[in-house]
Amino acid sequence: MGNTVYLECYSGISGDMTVAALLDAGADRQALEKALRSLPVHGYEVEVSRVKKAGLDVCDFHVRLDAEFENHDHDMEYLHGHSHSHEQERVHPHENHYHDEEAHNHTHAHEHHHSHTHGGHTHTGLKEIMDIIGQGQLSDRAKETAVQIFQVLAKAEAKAHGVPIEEVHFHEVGAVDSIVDIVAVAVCLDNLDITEVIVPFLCEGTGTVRCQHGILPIPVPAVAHIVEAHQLPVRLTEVEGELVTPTGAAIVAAIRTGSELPKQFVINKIGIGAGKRNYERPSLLRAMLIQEKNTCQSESLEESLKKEDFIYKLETNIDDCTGEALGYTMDKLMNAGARDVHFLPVYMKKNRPAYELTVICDEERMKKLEQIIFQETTTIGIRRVKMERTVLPRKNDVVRLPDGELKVKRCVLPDGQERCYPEYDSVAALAEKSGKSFWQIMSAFKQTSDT
Ligand SMILES: O=C([S-])c1cc(C(=O)S)c[n+]([C@@H]2O[C@H](COP(=O)(O)O)[C@@H](O)[C@H]2O)c1
Ligand code: NI
Repeated sequence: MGNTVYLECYSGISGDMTVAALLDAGADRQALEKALRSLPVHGYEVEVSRVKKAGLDVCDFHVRLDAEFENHDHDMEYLHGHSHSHEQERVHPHENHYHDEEAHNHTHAHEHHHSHTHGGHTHTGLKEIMDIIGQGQLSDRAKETAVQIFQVLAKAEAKAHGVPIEEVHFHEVGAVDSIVDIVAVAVCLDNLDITEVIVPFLCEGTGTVRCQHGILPIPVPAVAHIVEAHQLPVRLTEVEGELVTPTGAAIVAAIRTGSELPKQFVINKIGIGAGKRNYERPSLLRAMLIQEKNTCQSESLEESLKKEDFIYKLETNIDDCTGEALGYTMDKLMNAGARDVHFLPVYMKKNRPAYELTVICDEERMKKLEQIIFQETTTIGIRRVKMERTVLPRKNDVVRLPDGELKVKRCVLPDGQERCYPEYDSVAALAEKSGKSFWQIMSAFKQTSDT
């Protein structure tokens, strides 16, 4: 199981804010730069620096476009027709940047999106962007994330402009900086081994913003469509300006796995990313790497056993979902803390061969697991039953074997006898480490328990 990140979007979210927050939370910069250099995209340099925002020391990720591709993305006068105070100070200008050496002697493979300033460019469609991502030296997981983010954007654009998805040509997001931002987010998430992303809600501003289409209401149409399609919870604030960009909303829609924080958790690392636009609420995105700390750990054994007396069973019958999607769902449910997941082949109404999905879980995780089932399968309803159960008192222990330590569970039977069960993962790890077979480790364990 990987790591969990909590994205705190009190000041909205954008592509560059997300990259900066993840870098600040420990994503490997060298790995990111290497991945970006492998993309067939030129005409930019990346700067990572520390800046002061609202007096805080935070990370800034800046995609500096060559003059011919520069856009107005951070130009407050252009965006909102008035200037805001410049509360962001660069602490180390030009610190930590790399420049793509090929930038000035190549044929541009990408397009410019501001035809009104530099007309005559062809457009970048989803297909071209998929090719660019495909050619990069990124892990499959990072590629998949980047593709998903772009797909979310493309769907929203298609809807906003009333064209088929294949005909969408990206304007602002088609630009180099957006490709870099989105791929960078995917690479950083992969590098931090993030498998759970908690985003309780997005804060959005109010008013209008100027972009390629002209003056648009906030949330801009692409953001509104993403929020609608993915049912992202939004809080509209009084802040004048665009806090959530289409790229930011698409990132959240593509990577969010839940909206609820665990009841109790520890924070392992904090990263804060700076936005470039200056609004009255400082544009900061905080990413926290968190780890659930089970409340049981501070309770007595007896209390925790009492709590275990109830368990929930979620069930749903699915007759229109692919095996691939169901397999993926099972992984996601297990990673999100399901106690167990299984599928049963069933024949249901209208003579349909189908699957019954069953998930066993505790109350705390039930909502999150239901969300995953709705998100990843085609079902439109889930049955739920709270069940009583009897559990044996048990405790975790370690047994020393000639090849190393083996984790075991010791259970007490109703007649007081004790039974000791080796943990499968620990047996497998020891077999792997020692080069012995699974059965040799099991028999070594048996010998210690027999003596
Ligand atoms: O490029 C896209 S998808 C786009 C769509 C829209 C619509 O609402 S339609 C608006 N914009 C504006 O462009 C800038 C930059 O957005 P990024 O997501 O590329 O950072 C922003 O002000 C959007 O409102 C872009
Ligand atoms: Ni648009």
